[in-house]
Amino acid sequence: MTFSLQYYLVNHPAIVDFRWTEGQTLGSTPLFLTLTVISYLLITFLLSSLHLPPVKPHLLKPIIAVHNIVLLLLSFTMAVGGCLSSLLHPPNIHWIICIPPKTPPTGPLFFWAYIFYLSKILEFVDTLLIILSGSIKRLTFLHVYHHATVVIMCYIWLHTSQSLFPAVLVTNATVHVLMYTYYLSCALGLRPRWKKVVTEFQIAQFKYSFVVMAVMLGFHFTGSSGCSGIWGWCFNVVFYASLLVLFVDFHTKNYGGSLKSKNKSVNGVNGVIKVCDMDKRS
Ligand SMILES: CC(C)(COP(=O)(O)OP(=O)(O)OC[C@H]1O[C@@H](n2cnc3c(N)ncnc32)[C@H](O)[C@@H]1OP(=O)(O)O)[C@@H](O)C(=O)NCCC(=O)NCCSC(=O)CC(=O)O
Repeated sequence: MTFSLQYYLVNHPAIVDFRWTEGQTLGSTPLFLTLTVISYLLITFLLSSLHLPPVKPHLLKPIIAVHNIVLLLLSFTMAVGGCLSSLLHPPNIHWIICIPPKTPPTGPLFFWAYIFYLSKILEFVDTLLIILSGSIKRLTFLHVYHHATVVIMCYIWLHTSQSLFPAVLVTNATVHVLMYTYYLSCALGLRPRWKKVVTEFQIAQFKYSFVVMAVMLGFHFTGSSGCSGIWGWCFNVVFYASLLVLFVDFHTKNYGGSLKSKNKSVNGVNGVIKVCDMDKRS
C-alpha cells in the first residue's frame, strides 16, 4: 500500500471507526478527569514544596529534549490530522465551527480531539521538568492554571461534541509546534531570538478564537437547529479570556511595553542574551 497522508491521518479504519464512549474509552469518565486534575495539582504542590535539589543538567537536558521532540512531532501530526479531517471528513464544512446538536462523538474529527486530550495529559511532564530542573520561579500561576484547566476543556469538547473545537484544535496544535521548537532549542543550549514571536502567536490564537466563538454564536442563534455544546462554549470563553489576560501580562513583564511596540533589546544584535537576562530578573 502506498503511503498516503490522507489514509493514515483521516481514512484509516481505526480513525474512521473511533468512538468516544463514556466508561469504555480510556480516560472518558468524569472520575478519571477529576482524579487526573487533582493528582496533577497535588503532585505539583508537594514536589515544589519539598525544595528538591535540581537534577544535574547533563542528565536532565537529554530527557527534556526527547520530551520536546515528542510533543513537537505530536503537535504537528495533530495540526495536520485535525486540518485534513476538518476539510475532508465532516458531512458539511460548516461543522468546523458549528456541529449539529446530538451529533455522536465519532469519526476522524473526534479521534483528533481525543489525541489532543491525551496530549494535554502528556504536557503535565512540562511541569515535572520545571520542578526537577530547580527553576521553581518558572512554576507560575499561568503555567499550572493552563495545564490543569486545558484538560477539562478538552474533556468537555468530547463529552458534549462541542462546536468550534476543530478550529481551536488546529490553531493550538500549530502554535505548539512553534512553542516546542522554542523549548527544544533551549534544551539544546540555544537561545532563540524569537521567543517574543512565540508569545505573540499565543496571544494571536486567543484573539482569533474569540472571532471563531462569535461566529459560532451567530450560527447557533440564526441557524435552524443551533450548534452543539453551548455550555462548553461558555467554558471556552471564560478560559480563553483568562489566558489572554495572563499572556498579555506575561508579555508586558518579559518584553516590556505594549504588544505593538518594538523592544530594541529583543530585536537588537544582542537580543538573545538580553531576553534571557530579562527573564532571569522577572
Ligand atoms: C515563550 C514561551 C512559550 C515560554 O516562556 P518561558 O518563560 O517558559 O520560557 P523560558 O525562556 O523560561 O524557557 C526556557 C527554559 O525552559 C526549559 N524547558 C525546555 N522544555 C520545556 C518544557 N517542555 N516545558 C517547560 N520548560 C521547558 C528550558 O530547559 C529552559 O530552561 P533553562 O532556562 O533552565 O535552560 C511563553 O510565550 C509562554 O508560554 N509563557 C508561559 C509559560 C508557560 O508555561 N507556557 C507553556 C504553557 S501555556 C500554553 O501552552 C498556551 C498555549 O496553549 O499556547
